[in-house]
Amino acid sequence: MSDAEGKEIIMFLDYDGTLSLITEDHDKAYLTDEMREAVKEVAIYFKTAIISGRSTDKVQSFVKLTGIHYAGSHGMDIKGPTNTDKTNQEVMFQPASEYLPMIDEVVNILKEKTKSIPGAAVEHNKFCLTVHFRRVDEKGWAALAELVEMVLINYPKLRLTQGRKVLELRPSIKWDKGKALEFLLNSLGIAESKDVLPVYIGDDRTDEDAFKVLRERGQGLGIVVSKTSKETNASYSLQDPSEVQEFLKRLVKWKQHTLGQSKKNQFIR
Ligand SMILES: O=P(O)(O)OC[C@H]1O[C@H](O[C@H]2O[C@H](CO)[C@@H](O)[C@H](O)[C@H]2O)[C@H](O)[C@@H](O)[C@@H]1O
Repeated sequence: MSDAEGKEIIMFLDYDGTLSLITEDHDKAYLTDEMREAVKEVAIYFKTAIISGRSTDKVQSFVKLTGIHYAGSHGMDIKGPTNTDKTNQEVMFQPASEYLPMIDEVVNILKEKTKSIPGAAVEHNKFCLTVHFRRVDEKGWAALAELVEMVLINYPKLRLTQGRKVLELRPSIKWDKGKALEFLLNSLGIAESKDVLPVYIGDDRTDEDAFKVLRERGQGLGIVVSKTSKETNASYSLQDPSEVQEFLKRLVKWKQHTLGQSKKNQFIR
């Protein structure tokens, strides 16, 4: 916490594997009430953004909190906070909107082609898409990857990345979670401030882009969520979402304590 003394903390949180547990069925990766409460409390004291590979709508439907930024599609769909009606959420940046028809098309093609592979699933994440193989027999993984690569040949404007038991296709624009983090710091008007401490918590390869940005800026804390040690640009680690929850709760307590202290100091002066 000493890094944070006198600084404004800005929280960036990944969703899957960070706030929610990894589940077999990607449509059932719900947020627990306890985690929702922890994020809600954090957002009272710190500006907070959730940056996810999922579509903004989907992650919002899981998190169900207003007053925070959401950046879905790996940061390609950034929406500002709202205090009341979530349908009013302001679109802040969508750098890949021209790709929407292409993503729709590829989702349909892949849904059709993967029908023959038991357990495979295609998730439409608005400006990108995910092919899931968590429920595919390991013997079928290579065939699925080959199929995705074959489809990709006809779409040179898309690129293939990998996540936790997923293959993802996304626009080959220079945009990622790191760029989204920088965009948000800029739009909050604090990108140049030395009195700001961005904290990014994430578990997946795509979160490394954000950790790298923090490392290069020499400002902020990257926290990787992992049970095993791995090569990362993050500086700290937490084991799993339950430790993330505990960290968020402690952060709030620390903030409440420092606010209490500064009130006391006012009286002493
Ligand atoms: O950036 P994130 O919020 O971490 O999103 C990355 C991907 O997360 C989801 O997939 C992962 O979680 C699923 C549910 O636990 C799991 O079944 C899957 O194997 C994981 O890779 C999401 O479904 C993807 O669309 C996201 O891109």
